Amino acid sequence: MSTPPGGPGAGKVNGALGKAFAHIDLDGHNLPPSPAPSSPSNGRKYALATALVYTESKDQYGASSMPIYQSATFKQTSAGGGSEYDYTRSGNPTRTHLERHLAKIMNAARALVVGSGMGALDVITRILRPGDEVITGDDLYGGTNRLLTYMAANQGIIVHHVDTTEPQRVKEVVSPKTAMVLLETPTNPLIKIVDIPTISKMVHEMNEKALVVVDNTMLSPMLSNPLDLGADIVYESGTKYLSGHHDIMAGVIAFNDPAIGDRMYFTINSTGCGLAPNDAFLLMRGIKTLAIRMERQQSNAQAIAEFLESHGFRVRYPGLKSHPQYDLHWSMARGAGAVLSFETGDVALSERIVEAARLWGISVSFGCVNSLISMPCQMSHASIDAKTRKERQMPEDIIRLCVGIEDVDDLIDDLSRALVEAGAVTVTMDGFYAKTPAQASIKEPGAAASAS
Ligand SMILES: Cc1ncc(COP(=O)(O)O)c(C=O)c1O
Ligand SMILES: N[C@@H](CCSC[C@H](N)C(=O)O)C(=O)O
Repeated sequence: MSTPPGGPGAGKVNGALGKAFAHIDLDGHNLPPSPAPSSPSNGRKYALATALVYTESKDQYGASSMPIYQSATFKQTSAGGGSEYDYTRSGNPTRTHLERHLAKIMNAARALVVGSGMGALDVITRILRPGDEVITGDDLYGGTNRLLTYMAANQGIIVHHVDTTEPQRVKEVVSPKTAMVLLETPTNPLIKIVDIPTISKMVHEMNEKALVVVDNTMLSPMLSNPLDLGADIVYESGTKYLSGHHDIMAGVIAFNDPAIGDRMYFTINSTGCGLAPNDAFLLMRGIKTLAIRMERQQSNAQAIAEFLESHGFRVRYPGLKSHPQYDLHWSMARGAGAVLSFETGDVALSERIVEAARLWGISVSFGCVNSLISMPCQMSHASIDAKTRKERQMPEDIIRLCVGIEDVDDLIDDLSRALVEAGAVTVTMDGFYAKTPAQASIKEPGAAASAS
């Protein structure tokens, strides 16, 4: 198996540690005492992979894993209260433990956790008032698009969808009414890259009250920290990489401004959407293995992207040098992630490939230990109507691969077999190639095209 790195640190999430935030100050965490002379006590901070594992422990018995406080209520010391917690909707020790850990690894003053990624966006957008304007992208996760469309129809919020890969398009719609700029990068599913530092600086200069919000679900804190790039609020679906096993739903919000935090905590307490203690425990457990999972998922994704590209498919993945925004992505991120998409040129052909796969499960979602295959237009993004998908140039035949931690040769073998069985490739003595330009969007008509 050969898996050449696709960019600085690809498949080596700890290899790109020169960048800000890759090392973390773990003061107050239960790290082993008396570090050796070459250890971070010399002024170097701990690597993120280390920070993920060590969590603040306040357990009275020194439990190495924070217990699940499966209790709705907490007894008070007096009639007027007096205890740190009273009711789990308002706060719970297991949830607080997770929030503090997340704030640390996301380089934020504070983090909050709720019941899903969409729940996180709902909490954030409740900051808005009727008449406020939101600027966002034209390639967005379907659920995000659905919530914004609902707000525009029912809550008096004006939503501008523009091509956020061009900061100029954002600039054209910023006004004194702009309250929020909501960015996703890489976008799901077209894997377009959005320049967070340039847009954040520009928006803040034009309207100092506008909040730049970034959905970091596609990268996780392992690969990017949008707060360090100029964003005011970062959120992500903890259902994905953070938990990593598709056994819980969760949403994470991180920020530095305490006033904004108080407003969002008010919503969480008022509406009761805080993450349940058992799910907080599972999310914490998942976070500890994020580095090693991401390392394997990325190196698998890189190999699969290169495999598909070398056989004539048009592949969208920021680990490939052919990605038109490769340099921009690597200026902001420490890895390419493990989601890629490719086109076949034919919806029925794509359906046959998806249905022929055996190891790859047909499922929405990503960031999990097992690999998934899907057709976004019919699945994760089906809530965006066909007309809008067409206007936003979302190819109906696009196949999304969400790569897990399995053996990469098993994944490539299964994908190869599915491509052959579906009739997507021409098999020759030398190997196989995407069939024709009509059926596969061949990037450079070269050996692959002539061989077909
Ligand atoms: C980019 C992105 N943001 C947000 C979400 C919402 O997360 P959740 O499913 O946890 O609500 C998803 C997927 O669902 C997503 O893909
Ligand atoms: N039926 C769900 C679809 C969830 S998509 C999950 C994930 N974000 C992905 O991109 O795969 C819905 O309507 O929200």
